[in-house]
Amino acid sequence: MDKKIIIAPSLLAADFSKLREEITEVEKLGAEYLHLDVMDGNFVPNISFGAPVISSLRKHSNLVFDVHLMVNEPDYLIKDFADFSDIITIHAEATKHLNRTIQLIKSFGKKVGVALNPSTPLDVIKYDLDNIDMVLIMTVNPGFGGQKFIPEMIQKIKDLRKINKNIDIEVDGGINDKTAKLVKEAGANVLVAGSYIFSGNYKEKIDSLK
Ligand SMILES: O=C(CO)[C@H](O)[C@H](O)COP(=O)(O)O
Ligand SMILES: [Fe+2]
Repeated sequence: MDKKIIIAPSLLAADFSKLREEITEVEKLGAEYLHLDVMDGNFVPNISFGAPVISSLRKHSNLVFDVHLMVNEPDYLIKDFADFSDIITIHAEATKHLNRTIQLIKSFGKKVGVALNPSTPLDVIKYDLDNIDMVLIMTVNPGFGGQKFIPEMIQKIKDLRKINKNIDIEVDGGINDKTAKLVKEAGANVLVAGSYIFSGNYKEKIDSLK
């Protein structure tokens, strides 16, 4: 059975001077998740926003808060983020003890996502798949919005969908109306889009991704 397609606008591309209005708008237009990119300037070369910004938005939205931690050794952040997140996604490349970090997120009753950089093989999560709710296949190298989709990731999505029919497969980076079609056909069901949605007509953009 095909999984429902979920749209997750990435706050990174929103107008930072009016975040509350931006998230209210995308929620009204049919987005289900809000994708929140936390960058530490270490795992990735960029710094974005952190817990204070996200927690202050929590009371203004019913969207599923989908936090993408691009942070080295993220265990120290999990307890704080659990207070206002629904899904916490960590990078397999960023933690020495992936299984421990997964268990830590689960201990707070939160959904667990594991992100894989474009060059990271699916094998690294083979023995953890039963404990993961969502796999985030990075379709660009992490750290920046507005990059070009890496087409080789289509095969990676197909390979994962073949291994597991039920797991949520999220894609992140370079998603637009054209790449959305390709990733959906390959088996992805959670589509993150930043620059595509937040440039232009939000309704048309969200509808075109679905
Ligand atoms: O994790 C990310 C970057 O590391 C962002 O979620 C991603 O880049 C979304 O931006 P865009 O849709 O503009 O590519
Ligand atoms: Fe992201």
